[in-house]
Amino acid sequence: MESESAIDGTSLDLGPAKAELSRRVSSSLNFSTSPHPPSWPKSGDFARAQSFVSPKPLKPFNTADFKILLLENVNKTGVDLLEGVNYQVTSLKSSLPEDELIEKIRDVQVIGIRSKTKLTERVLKAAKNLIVIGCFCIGTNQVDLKYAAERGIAVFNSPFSNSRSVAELVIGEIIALARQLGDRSNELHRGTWNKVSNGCWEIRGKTLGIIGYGHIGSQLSVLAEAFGMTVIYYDTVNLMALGTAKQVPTLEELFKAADFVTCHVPELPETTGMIGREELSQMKRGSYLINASRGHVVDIPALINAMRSGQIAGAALDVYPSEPGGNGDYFSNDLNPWAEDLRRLKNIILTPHIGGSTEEAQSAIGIEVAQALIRYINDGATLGAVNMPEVSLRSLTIDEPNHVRVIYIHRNVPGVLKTVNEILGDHNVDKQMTDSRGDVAYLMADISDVSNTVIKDLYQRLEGLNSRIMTRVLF
Ligand SMILES: NC(=O)C1=CN([C@@H]2O[C@H](COP(=O)(O)OP(=O)(O)OC[C@H]3O[C@@H](n4cnc5c(N)ncnc54)[C@H](O)[C@@H]3O)[C@@H](O)[C@H]2O)C=CC1
Ligand SMILES: O=C(O)C(=O)COP(=O)(O)O
Repeated sequence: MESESAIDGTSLDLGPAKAELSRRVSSSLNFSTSPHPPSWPKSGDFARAQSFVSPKPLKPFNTADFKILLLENVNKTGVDLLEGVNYQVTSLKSSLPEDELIEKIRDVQVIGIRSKTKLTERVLKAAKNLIVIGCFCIGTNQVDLKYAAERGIAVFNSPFSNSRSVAELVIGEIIALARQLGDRSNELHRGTWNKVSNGCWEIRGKTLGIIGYGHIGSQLSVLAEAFGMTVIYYDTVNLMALGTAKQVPTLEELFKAADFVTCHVPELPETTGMIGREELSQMKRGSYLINASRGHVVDIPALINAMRSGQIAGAALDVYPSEPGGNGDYFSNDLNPWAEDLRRLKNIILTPHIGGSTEEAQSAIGIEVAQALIRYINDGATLGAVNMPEVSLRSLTIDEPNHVRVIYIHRNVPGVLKTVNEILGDHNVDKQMTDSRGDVAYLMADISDVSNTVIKDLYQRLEGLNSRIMTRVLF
């Protein structure tokens, strides 16, 4: 698999091959007061780091040459952290149409997205300089993770920073549906007083069925029990129940018992169309359905029919098979052919994918993903990557001035380590770590007492190997 190395911005002549020689800006920092592990930089530290000048005679790649494109209104916390390292950051409020995305992604080493931007193989093929993707959200289904890994492009996300926000939204929706709040509020907005108790319920004593008992589902379970609900859940994995919740062995069993069914599964081939006509018919008559996971999980035309027939008494949808690119765009039949029918139903809450959209969640996600990107760019650490083996060495310190960090991402085939170590073996390898995940392996080694010529030689010899996906040399 051919892949291009990332950056060329150094004073070294590396010939036609592109090298990335990156100054490790965090190396002079003291993290002793940080709540994070030592290699996790804190907000604010990076500005100080800029004053660190390598004592080596090499003129390293400057972080200011590093281009980052952020889409979909990534939170200011993340933008500030990345700008604080002096990267060139462009931040846009919405996603981009695919052709425009392809134009823009050609030029950048890093892209940051949320749930809307699809980084397909076609898009990533154009991303000749890309080394890392930051998903400033939980879901990573919008990225072709396998293809990215084959190209040596690491992908990071924020696995739980918005889980609480989604769980709280769902609690609000359960009560709003049980009391038909949306309809009453709309009626009075139009001037109609409609005081009714018919078909309106307390949620105390009702049963909540959670499909997918991960970060969000389990958090929701705790909140729901605090409201006096009985909680049952279905998950493909056998998971510890929180509180007095009970795992049920089949979806049918969950549908039979639940007054409210809520979906918290990732988008996978198995979860696509998971709630369709058959499943809706297995639910209790007059029960409620909530989907804040991914748009393809629920078959919406089947839901429309089930609501028209009274089988389902109310629904809340936060996600849709096709979602508009930005705020102000119209949610029309052009986007989803049933949009008008959906909007005409009673007791249905339609929200524009806001499950994770709180100040708390977005601020935390901005910091978490920006820090992961900085660690990867500057130190090569893949901890938390969703498509690469997790490899990390402690940051090089100022006491190790003539070291380089070699990162060799390669195809996971027999004999590579022997060959690489023959190349590195001519030098003093201070520390080394390697791991593989599927077809891709990631090797990191710190080498001491290196000169300009040695760096160039190491780089060129590694680049010449058949197994190579990407070579980076950080110093
Ligand atoms: N509406 C919004 O703004 C947000 C939506 N999400 C969506 O919610 C999803 C779930 O998020 P988390 O709870 O953080 O994920 P998670 O990975 O912690 O939990 C997902 C759970 O679903 C289970 N699962 C997978 N396939 C299943 C299947 N076929 N049947 C039953 N269970 C299955 C897994 O075993 C896991 O326990 C995310 O993948 C994302 O798509 C996440 C955050 C915000
Ligand atoms: O975190 C997720 O997976 C979400 O669905 C939230 O997406 P968003 O960041 O709001 O585009």
